[in-house]
Amino acid sequence: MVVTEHHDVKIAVIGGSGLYNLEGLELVEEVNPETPWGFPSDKIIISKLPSGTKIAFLPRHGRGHYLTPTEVPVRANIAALKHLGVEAILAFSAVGSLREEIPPCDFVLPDQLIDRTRGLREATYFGNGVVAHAGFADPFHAGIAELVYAHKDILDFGAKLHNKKTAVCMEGPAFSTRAESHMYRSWGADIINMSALPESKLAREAEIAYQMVCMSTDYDCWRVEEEAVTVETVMQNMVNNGANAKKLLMAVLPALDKAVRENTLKPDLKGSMKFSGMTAKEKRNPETVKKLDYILPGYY
Ligand SMILES: CSC[C@H]1O[C@H](OP(=O)(O)O)[C@H](O)[C@@H]1O
Ligand SMILES: Nc1ncnc2[nH]cnc12
Repeated sequence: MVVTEHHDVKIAVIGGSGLYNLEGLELVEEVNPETPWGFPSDKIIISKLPSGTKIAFLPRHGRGHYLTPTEVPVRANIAALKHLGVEAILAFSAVGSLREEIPPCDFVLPDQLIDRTRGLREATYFGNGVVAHAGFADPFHAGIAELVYAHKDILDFGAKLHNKKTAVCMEGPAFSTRAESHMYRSWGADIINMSALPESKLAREAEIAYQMVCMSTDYDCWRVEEEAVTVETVMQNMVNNGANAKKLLMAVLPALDKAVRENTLKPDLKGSMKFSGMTAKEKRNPETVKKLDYILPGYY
């Protein structure tokens, strides 16, 4: 069963590079559950905002940043959050900009995604005797994006919030070549990171409303007048970005929590995976059904 009574936490924040904690909040509990897909990246901190809204926070790469994008146990991360009762995720990510009009420190809400990972990541909960196909035409959640975009004027340091952009997710950990960076621009991509996949896809399979909030840290390497991206540049810009991320969160989370609790967040993904299954009942592998029960109880 999904445990909602004890924690009563409906919203999670996933922190990316440079965002490992949300200080200054009232601690409710720390949890580190073992899921059927192993342990999450780190302890999940459940805390309370001044408004009373409870949130679960999980740093994607672990506190101390010891997991590469390829190594992040994404299935365990999403499963652990779902099992806590989480219905909506705001996932932060440091990204490179592929567009002149998105300078470092601007924020971006992507609505589309191009997959350039290389098949090294566990990217689905299905297989092993239970087949299902989630709809993924719109990989991010339009309702959450709208709620966040309503706070576009709240960012400090002159940062702008851009909406409805296209992200490309590469494998890494090395950054792109200049030829690749130009190619992504020619494909229409606006920003690049290494973590939008499979996180967004697994959230969809778990019926969690998921939106990435991307924070531009560099111009990748396509721009001739700019030095190619380095970790140093990324982390320098994450100082301002981290402060803006926290400001944005404090403004958005109470409204998001209300929308989730009042069931007004659209599209509503609940129940979508019930009818995405293909496998005949008598052919389903009972062990896989049991694992899936952790995130989608009673579905298969
Ligand atoms: C430190 S630069 C590359 C690294 O930063 C981003 O991480 P995250 O998405 O977790 O903020 C990017 O995806 C890469 O993993
Ligand atoms: N240029 C870049 N490429 C991939 N991931 C990034 N994260 C931050 N900057 C990036």
